[in-house]
Amino acid sequence: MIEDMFGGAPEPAVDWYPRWLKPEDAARALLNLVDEVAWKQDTIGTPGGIKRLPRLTGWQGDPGAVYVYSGIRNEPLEWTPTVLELKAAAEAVTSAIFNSVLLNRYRSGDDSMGWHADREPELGEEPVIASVSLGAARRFDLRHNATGAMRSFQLTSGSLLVMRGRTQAEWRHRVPKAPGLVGERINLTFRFVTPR
Ligand SMILES: O=C(O)CCC(=O)C(=O)O
Ligand SMILES: [Fe+2]
Repeated sequence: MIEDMFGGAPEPAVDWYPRWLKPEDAARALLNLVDEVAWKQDTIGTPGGIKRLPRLTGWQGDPGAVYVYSGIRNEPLEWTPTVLELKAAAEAVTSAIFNSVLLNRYRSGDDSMGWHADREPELGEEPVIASVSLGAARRFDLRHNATGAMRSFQLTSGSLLVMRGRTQAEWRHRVPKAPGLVGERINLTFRFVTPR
């Protein structure tokens, strides 16, 4: 196998903080976000017609932090209080600065996100993306493009997964469906996008 010539299996450049928030703080943040975020049902054009995304989304950020995601032009809404608190905490631990966040609300195990990398040009070459999880735990898979190697994390409530370096360039990630799961989950991915 190719990676053996370079000394072992590939590993994604991630930092993993499974107990980043106290459980009660994570539970409170989830309830606040359900109310304070302007959740939208986005659609995406596919060869088979227009489809609803299997999750609700929200987008907040500084003015000018416009972001095109899966062909959707996202104008950021104003930051809301709970999101700003989490942003400050994520900036403190990563030593990065974020000017926007994509929020994903998985209403149950039927909601999901397919394989993708966050590689839009406005994110730059080696983006730092801080992913905060609240509520029902969901599996997060990373798959190495060149070798197919898989790494999985159980994204529990209050956890923080920081993706950095070549993670977006060399890996894809997804949140697969979780059959039978009734609990709701909210995920926030803090990013820095080049303002325009
Ligand atoms: O919900 C998650 O954990 C992943 C979210 C994600 O990949 C994204 O927002 O780009
Ligand atoms: Fe992503």
